[in-house]
Amino acid sequence: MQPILEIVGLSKRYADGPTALDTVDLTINKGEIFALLGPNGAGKTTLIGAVCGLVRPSGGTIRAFGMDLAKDWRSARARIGLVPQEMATDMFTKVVDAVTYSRGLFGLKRDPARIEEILTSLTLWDKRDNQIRHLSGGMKRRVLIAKALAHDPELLFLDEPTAGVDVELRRDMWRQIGAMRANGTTIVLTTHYIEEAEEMADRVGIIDKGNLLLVEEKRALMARMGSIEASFTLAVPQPRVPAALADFPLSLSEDGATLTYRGHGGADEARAEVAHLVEALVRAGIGFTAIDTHQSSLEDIFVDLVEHSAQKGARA
Ligand SMILES: Nc1ncnc2c1ncn2[C@@H]1O[C@H](COP(=O)(O)OP(=O)(O)OP(=O)(O)O)[C@@H](O)[C@H]1O
Repeated sequence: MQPILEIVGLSKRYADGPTALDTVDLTINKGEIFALLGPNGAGKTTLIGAVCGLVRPSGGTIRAFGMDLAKDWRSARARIGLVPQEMATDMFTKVVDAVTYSRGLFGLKRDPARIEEILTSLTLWDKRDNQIRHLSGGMKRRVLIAKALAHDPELLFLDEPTAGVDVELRRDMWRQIGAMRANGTTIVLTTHYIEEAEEMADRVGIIDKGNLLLVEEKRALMARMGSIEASFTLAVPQPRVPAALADFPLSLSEDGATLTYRGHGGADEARAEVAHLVEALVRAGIGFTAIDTHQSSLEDIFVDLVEHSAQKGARA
């Protein structure tokens, strides 16, 4: 895997403010979708801002495309796109003019055909002559994406791309982001919607209070840290957890009719253990009429990790 962005020891302490980033190391690989997850105030926007030149780091180095951002700032920045959370200006500008202007900012030649292509791909072509202020919230957000794509960046940051948009538009955005990746763009997005990371990301990073708690492939993370809950409806209620099943992490409902297995420490392992449990139930002659299973989501893992880090912080 080829790194496109290498962040080493990145720190940011705002004047009179908190340590927003605490010696963060992070490498982004070419062609991936990386989701940075974290609660409010975790440092996500600060991290993106540091790479995009909006925040001056207090320490650390950032290399993009093999160049040191502190030295080759202009050439590196010209290859990076940023979709911010909110539109800062342009409200009275026509859609097509705003996007054309964004391309010009990076010193690229005018290319009306490329602008048309971008606007069409974001279903904005019909709105090209509208002032941005007259667009709906979702359309404004697409304009932000079009502006960020106008100079054909190789590395695109999306800061909360779907905050506050409805479910349908969110799915549409996910499709757009998928299409950008298919075109070879590397994508880093921040999100509160864990479902978004679960749906789209190749790797996830979880950040809290300026510390990266982990960075891992999404699938591996879910297999390693996921849990499985399986509830067996028993044919005959039991007075206690049967002795033959003492080795399994089981609990019995008050009425003795439901036996529940809770396996942590890896969904793959837990799934295998449930299969063994079924065999053990059959061997012990304990009949059951139904099994309900639930696999933890990335959300459960995220909540666990952030809570754990908060407890550690409180103890320190
Ligand atoms: N310009 C600033 N001056 C002082 N403190 C700031 C500034 N910008 C951010 N902070 C603080 O730095 C910390 C990290 O903020 P940041 O905006 O990076 O978090 P975030 O993860 O993007 O949060 P959110 O999900 O709410 O957007 C927060 O405690 C925030 O209050």
